[in-house]
Amino acid sequence: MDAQFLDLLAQQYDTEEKVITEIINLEAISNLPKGTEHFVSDLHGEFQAFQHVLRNGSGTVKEKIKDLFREEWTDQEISDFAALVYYPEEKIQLVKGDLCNKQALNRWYRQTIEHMLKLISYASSKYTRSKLRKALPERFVYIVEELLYKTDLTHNKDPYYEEIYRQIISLGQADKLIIGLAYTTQRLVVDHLHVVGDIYDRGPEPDKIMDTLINYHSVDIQWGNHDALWIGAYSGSLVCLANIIRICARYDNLDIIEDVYGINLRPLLNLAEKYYDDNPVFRPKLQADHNVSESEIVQITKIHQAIAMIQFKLEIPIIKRRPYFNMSERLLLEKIDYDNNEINIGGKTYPLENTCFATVNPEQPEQLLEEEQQVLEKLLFSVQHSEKLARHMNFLMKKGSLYLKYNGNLLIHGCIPLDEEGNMEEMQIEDQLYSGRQLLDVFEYYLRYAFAHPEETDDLATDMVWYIWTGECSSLFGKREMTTFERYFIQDKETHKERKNPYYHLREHEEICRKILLDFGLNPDHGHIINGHTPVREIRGENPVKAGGKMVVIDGGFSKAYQSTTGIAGYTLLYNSFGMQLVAHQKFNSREDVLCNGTDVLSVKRLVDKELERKLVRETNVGEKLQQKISNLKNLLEYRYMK
Ligand SMILES: O=P(O)(O)OC[C@H]1O[C@](O)(COP(=O)(O)O)[C@@H](O)[C@@H]1O
Ligand SMILES: [Mn+2]
Repeated sequence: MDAQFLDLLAQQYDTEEKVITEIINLEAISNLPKGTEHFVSDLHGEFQAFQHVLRNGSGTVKEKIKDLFREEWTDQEISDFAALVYYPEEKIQLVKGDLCNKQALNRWYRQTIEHMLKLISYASSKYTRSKLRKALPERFVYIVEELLYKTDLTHNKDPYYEEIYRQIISLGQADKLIIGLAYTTQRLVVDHLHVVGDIYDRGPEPDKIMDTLINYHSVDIQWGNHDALWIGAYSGSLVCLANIIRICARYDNLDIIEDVYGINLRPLLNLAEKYYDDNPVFRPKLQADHNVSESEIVQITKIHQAIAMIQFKLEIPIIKRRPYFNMSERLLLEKIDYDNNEINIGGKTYPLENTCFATVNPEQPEQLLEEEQQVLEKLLFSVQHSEKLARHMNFLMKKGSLYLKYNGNLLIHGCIPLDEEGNMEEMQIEDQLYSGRQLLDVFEYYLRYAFAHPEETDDLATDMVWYIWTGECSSLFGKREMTTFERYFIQDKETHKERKNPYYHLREHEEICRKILLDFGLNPDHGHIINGHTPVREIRGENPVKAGGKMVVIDGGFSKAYQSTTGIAGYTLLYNSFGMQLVAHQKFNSREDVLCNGTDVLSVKRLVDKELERKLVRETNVGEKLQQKISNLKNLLEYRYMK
């Protein structure tokens, strides 16, 4: 072993005792049960529903409450206590409103603190004291530890403990302590969170999801196609930029662009007002509780058309300069017969409806008007100078990747592109062919390169981010084409269909999943593939657990816009030391509903895989790192102290 490295290590562990203590500590931790992993996907800006799932640990909080108090409490009491753990601030206010006098409230405080401590003690039973300490409310660590670790069998200290409770209450600290303990519990039930893609688009509050993730104790992200789109926009891809604004307009979310990220839409609005009118297919999909005036709707409709047309124009030069993207079928503006208002797609002619081609030059449809060009420049400047967007995109890059191998499983938002025979589909990039894991690594390389070079707007890396959003061999998209144009302008629904990569039916077969796991260097006997991206139509009897349990698809649709197709409000997955469980969630209405009616009872669990023996930290990714550290410390012991 490198002496320099060991000398460096010796600076931190400068006595034999320190080395030995750390080895004992790490060996002991390796023998604890593995922490709980929590998988979520396709959050699509639905912050309220997402944070509810985080707060209840996909049902884990309630399960622990039941384990402890089932015998003595009614269902109502269990729900009330669970609501207190999820939303402590609000629930305390409700309780205060219900209790008639101070004595009753003090009694409630006394009992509640004790119940919370019991729950924390149970929820932290597989963690070290030091890990629990880090999760406790900072200002109360000392007293909470006193109360948690009371081991006085002689009862000599009973009055001492009682006094602690009394003082907390009389000094007016009970609310703060209960709130702190509730958040500690939320944190303890999940050790690590995986977000399997699509934080952005469709829903109203992706920024709040990002802020929550930034503050979360342990998280990784597998980018979804929509996340890649936002990264692309920030990295200088004008066509990605046009897309994010178009989608925000379509879902009545332009305030994310304007108010949240501070991007000035005025120049785009001026252009839109000049060239566009009201148009039924470009009217925004309104959020149920969003009040928008008719004039605002018309304004959004105009912006929607202006940016959609800019998007279609911007696609053309990219498709032309990257023939191996194989997207010439998508040169749609060039296929239009502008005199007769029709288009030829796949040898068939379709009439065009609700068109808005005022800015298109039929001779050169990719040509942007001078004004469009200027609008884009201003938008890009704004996007790349938004401090908040920079923070969110940097975090996406830091914690994100295209796919992740974690504890033997393969996490990926979309797919591994396959051909009909189940072989890895090849894609040519410049003069090289790539497939499978190699292809994904190349995609990720380009995406990171584009992000690192935001000033370059039409190099291969930047174009590639757009390809990741919409290309047929993209592992995040996985469809032959994105039929945005057809859905706006052609009535015939046949043209709206987006043909999926064969992966989406082949993944039902166990051998295919095994083969993919092998390609990624994972053990097919133990590993699973975890996907998001395609809504599972539970309504039509589709099973999210496929290929004999090797494949789990957890997109049940947090996205409100898709809930009528899925029939439920989302799946999440839990993987603890006993195995893997899929949780189906019912629609999330509101916090008020949880607080007053305890409506989160409807999460149903399904076993995916059971560990034959309880899985220990030693057998996890973290365990591997610990073993590496132990081995370094043992080398240090020999090198420095055992002479
Ligand atoms: O219904 P919308 O919002 O117009 O979006 C439809 C588009 O979104 C996509 O489904 C991609 O988004 P998802 O990753 O959420 O599925 C495209 O395939 C499709 O063209
Ligand atoms: Mn997706």
